[in-house]
Amino acid sequence: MPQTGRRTCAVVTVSDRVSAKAVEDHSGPALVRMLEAVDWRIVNSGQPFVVPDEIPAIQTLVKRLVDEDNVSLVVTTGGTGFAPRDVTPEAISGLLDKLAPGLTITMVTASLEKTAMAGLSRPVCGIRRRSVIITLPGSTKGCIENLEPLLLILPHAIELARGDMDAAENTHQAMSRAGMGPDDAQQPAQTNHHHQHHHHHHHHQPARHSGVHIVSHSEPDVSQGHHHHHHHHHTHRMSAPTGGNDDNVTLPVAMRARTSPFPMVSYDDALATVLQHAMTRDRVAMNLADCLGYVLADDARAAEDVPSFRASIVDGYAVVDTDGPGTYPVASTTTAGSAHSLTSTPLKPGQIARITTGAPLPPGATAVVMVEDTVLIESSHDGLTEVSVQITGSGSIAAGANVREIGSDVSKGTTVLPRGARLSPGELALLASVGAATAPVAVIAKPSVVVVSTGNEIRDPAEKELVVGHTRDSNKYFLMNALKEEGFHAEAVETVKDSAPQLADTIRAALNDADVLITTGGVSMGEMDLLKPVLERALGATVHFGRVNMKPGKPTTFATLMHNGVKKLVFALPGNPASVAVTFQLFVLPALRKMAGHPTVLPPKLNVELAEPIRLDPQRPEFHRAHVTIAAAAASSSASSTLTTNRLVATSTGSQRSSRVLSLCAANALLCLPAGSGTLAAGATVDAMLVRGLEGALV
Ligand SMILES: Nc1nc2c(c(=O)[nH]1)N[C@H]1C(S)=C(S)[C@@H](COP(=O)(O)OP(=O)(O)OC[C@H]3O[C@@H](n4cnc5c(N)ncnc54)[C@H](O)[C@@H]3O)O[C@H]1N2
Ligand code: MOO
Ligand SMILES: [Mg+2]
Repeated sequence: MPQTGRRTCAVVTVSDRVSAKAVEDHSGPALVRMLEAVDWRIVNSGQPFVVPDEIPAIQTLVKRLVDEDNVSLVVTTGGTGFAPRDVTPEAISGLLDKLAPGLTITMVTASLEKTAMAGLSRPVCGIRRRSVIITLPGSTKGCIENLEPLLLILPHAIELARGDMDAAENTHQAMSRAGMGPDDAQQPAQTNHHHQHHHHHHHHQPARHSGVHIVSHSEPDVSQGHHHHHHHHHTHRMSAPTGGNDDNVTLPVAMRARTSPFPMVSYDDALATVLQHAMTRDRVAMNLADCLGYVLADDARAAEDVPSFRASIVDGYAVVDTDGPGTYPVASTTTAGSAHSLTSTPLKPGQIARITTGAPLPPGATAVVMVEDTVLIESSHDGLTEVSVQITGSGSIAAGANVREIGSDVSKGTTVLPRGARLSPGELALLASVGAATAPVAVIAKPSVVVVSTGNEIRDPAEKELVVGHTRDSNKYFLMNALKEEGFHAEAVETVKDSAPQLADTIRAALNDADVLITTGGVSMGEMDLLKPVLERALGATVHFGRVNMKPGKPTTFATLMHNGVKKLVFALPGNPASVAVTFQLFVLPALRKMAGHPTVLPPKLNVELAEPIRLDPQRPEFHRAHVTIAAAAASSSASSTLTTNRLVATSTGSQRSSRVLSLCAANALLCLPAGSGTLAAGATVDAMLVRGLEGALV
């Protein structure tokens, strides 16, 4: 099913060679990224269509896209030049109901500023039915340069073309408010280009730049090597009053960007970026007692044999196996831990020695008989001790019976755990048992974490009474406790106000003591959302992504910066409590685990059955908080089967609104739901990421 409706766009690559798979398509994907960055939905699952330089092929495809799929914008790349095979403008002209020479002139004018070659392009723009069609040149650089100046006006153009007058009016007003209305569209002064001031940032996604360039006609193009260009424009030091913020990192509110300049990246891409920057930490020597949750930096070998002496496995009598059943005098007694002198008396044939579980066998003993397999024959006069005992023969008295030989559990020198093993209680017990606690153990250091809540409205949860507009800080509770539960050391610092200098100071101070900083709040589009500009401009951080196509957690921001010569990671999570929980689990935890050297960093993914129908989010893939239980097995068809058939059943935690903290309760899984218009039926199978342990069904 093609996506239809407002702001849907088809990208069409017109090229014989791409079509013949002789060369790879670069311009089509570049256009897709650019358009997606400014919130166009690209049909065909984000893939450009590819057609050869043939009028019928081009026309058939574009007609279908417009007439049947009702796509609001069609952008072609290629075939606009002077070569004999270049026929895109001819193909498109034949389809247009109305020409849009204004779009063509805008494109060519902008392009001519870059290169006189722009004069050799023959673009055509226009309207067919209710769709806008634009033809761009085939070179990646050329098509980006041509589309860029149109990005701002295209949404309005399609609203007008569709006759959506309400939307058109709103857009028009919004553009005017921002100083970008048709009346002042020629004035480049109102820019937000210093969003992009850090040209040394290495992630030059063309899309992101284009997002900024929308309102920045004065700046040179992305593709013109701006590694070397530093444009300290007048607007950077703009003295106009801001939206109440005593800082110089943002524009006055009326001039803010009305579209996020950050491209929307997929969850997978965002996670890959995070993991790429999360480096495994150095080794440290730690006392074994403090090693819970750490990962071994070296193979662990047994420093000694376990047991280090021949030990009894049962309570009973050490015997010489060749003696066989019969009545024997009890010659000595050894209990676990008794003095060596007592246990070192050799046992002679014809004698037995009383012994307890874990006690060393006397020399000469070859087996131990359980007390249950013996009968008391004679006791001392006072009746307190055993004098002779009969070995009945009801239990084994073969050589080695009930004896743990030296090194039979673990022999000295064996590798008991490989480097990279994570130290849970079982592993710690093992290391303790083989003598590893006698000296510090080399483990991978865990990253240290600082948690900061931001927001003028955020109050300590213990505050008696809130005034209107204040909100109790639940994010800090979530993060601090989740970190603790996962075994990471974290400090929380005082909540920071929405003030750029205060944010910058707090972040700097926090990074003195931490490898990883987690902030919550202030990453979306409001005038008090200052984290991104503070990170980029006040702190010189590189923001690797600022928007993720996920629900919740859309404005999740991830940055790195060098601080005191050390690379630090900053997770600026959205303020909404559910967004914090989900993005913590999906981005922060994997990063922390990777830094700490964990063998696996991602939550396990399982198939689960829905207990009830769940409506999909039409816009974004959703990570739906759910409670997954191991359901009672369906009645087994074969009576002889003793296997349990596991069924994992997921129940939604209810309304998934990002502010709703209740949606976190009892959630042990995140259902991975695709964006879509439908409802998943009860019983449908979906992927779920397990973020906490499973439980059985309630009884
Ligand atoms: N015009 C747009 N507005 C919003 C967008 C958008 O794309 N365009 N995105 C929305 C989404 S999605 C989210 S998520 C939020 C993210 O907001 P911020 O990260 O900017 O966070 P704040 O504005 O500071 O706070 C949002 C919300 O969360 C409450 N909050 C903040 N900190 C805490 C805390 N420590 N404990 C409990 N609750 C907290 C805060 O009071 C707000 O209610 O933006 C949407 N807006
Ligand atoms: O992405 Mo926001 O986290 O939906 O509420
Ligand atoms: Mg906000």
